[in-house]
Amino acid sequence: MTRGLNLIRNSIPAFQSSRKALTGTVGFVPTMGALHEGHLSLVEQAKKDNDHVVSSIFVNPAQFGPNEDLDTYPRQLQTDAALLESLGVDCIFAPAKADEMYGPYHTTYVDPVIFNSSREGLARPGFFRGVATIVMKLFNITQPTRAYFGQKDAVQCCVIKRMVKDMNIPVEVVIMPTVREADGLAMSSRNAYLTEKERPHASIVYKSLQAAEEVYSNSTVPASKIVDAVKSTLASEPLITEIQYVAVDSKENMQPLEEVVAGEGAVVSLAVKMGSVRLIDNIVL
Ligand SMILES: Nc1ncnc2c1ncn2[C@@H]1O[C@H](COP(=O)(O)OP(=O)(O)OP(=O)(O)O)[C@@H](O)[C@H]1O
Ligand SMILES: CC(C)(CO)[C@@H](O)C(=O)[O-]
Ligand code: BAL
Repeated sequence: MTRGLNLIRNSIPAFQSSRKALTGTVGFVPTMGALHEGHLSLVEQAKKDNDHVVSSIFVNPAQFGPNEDLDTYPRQLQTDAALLESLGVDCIFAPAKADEMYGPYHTTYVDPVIFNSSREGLARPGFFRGVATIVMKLFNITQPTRAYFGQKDAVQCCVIKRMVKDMNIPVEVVIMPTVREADGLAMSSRNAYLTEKERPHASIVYKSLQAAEEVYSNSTVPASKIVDAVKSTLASEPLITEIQYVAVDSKENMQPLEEVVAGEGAVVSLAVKMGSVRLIDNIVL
């Protein structure tokens, strides 16, 4: 049998039956698959912190907008399962069909309202409602002690932490730093969409965030000065075809800041398009 396939559970009851057999602490790493070193860093940390690790692979339709890449999102379940097995994951929940998670009468959604009106929320209407709903469902199915998320999706991290608090979910949320390619590009399953010509130019995204770091240099500065520095760096790269947003937000709740106070820092986040490929990234000042 191909490595890892024996770990896959395609239905909720099949997963729950394997989950019941795990005693002690359980770390959970939710993903949409097409795994890279960013995902693996979450699994490795979960392995260190817990007696067992479970992961999910599910391309969640509820978080994709009508004109987004749900149909073309990279899917490579066998390769992913082999990778997760090599890292010592105990069990993988990979619903075979969307129906497994959203039956015909599914009507209950979790909507983290304050996050809908800025940044990723504005750029992707319905995105955080889709994310919060699926993560709530996955928490209920996997019953983890700890759950692991990447800082690359900065607002998502805040949404999950807020939901856990607001809904009194008994799980510890662990946020791991963004893993980058050698030239600084944040690892992402969607980087595979970049053409050979575009790929080297995508390093401008991280360079623009480093420009933000230079402007801040631990001094009090208006957020607008940081935004200008990031935008002008991005504008120097002709293959960047659209700047969707550059935002300076509070580290605590990802709400907008007028100025960054020395010693307090902020999160600078952005979304751009390089041709048809949408890239997001952020830096914690
Ligand atoms: N470069 C990275 N470093 C650390 N964690 C990451 C990185 N990329 C993704 N993650 C985290 O892995 C988890 C699963 O993410 P997901 O499967 O959406 O991968 P992805 O590469 O972010 O995909 P995409 O960028 O196409 O949305 C999320 O918690 C995400 O923040
Ligand atoms: C958390 C998540 C797996 C929910 O579908 C997804 O948003 C992701 O991969 O970041
Ligand atoms: N990593 C966030 C999932 C998404 O872009 O849909």
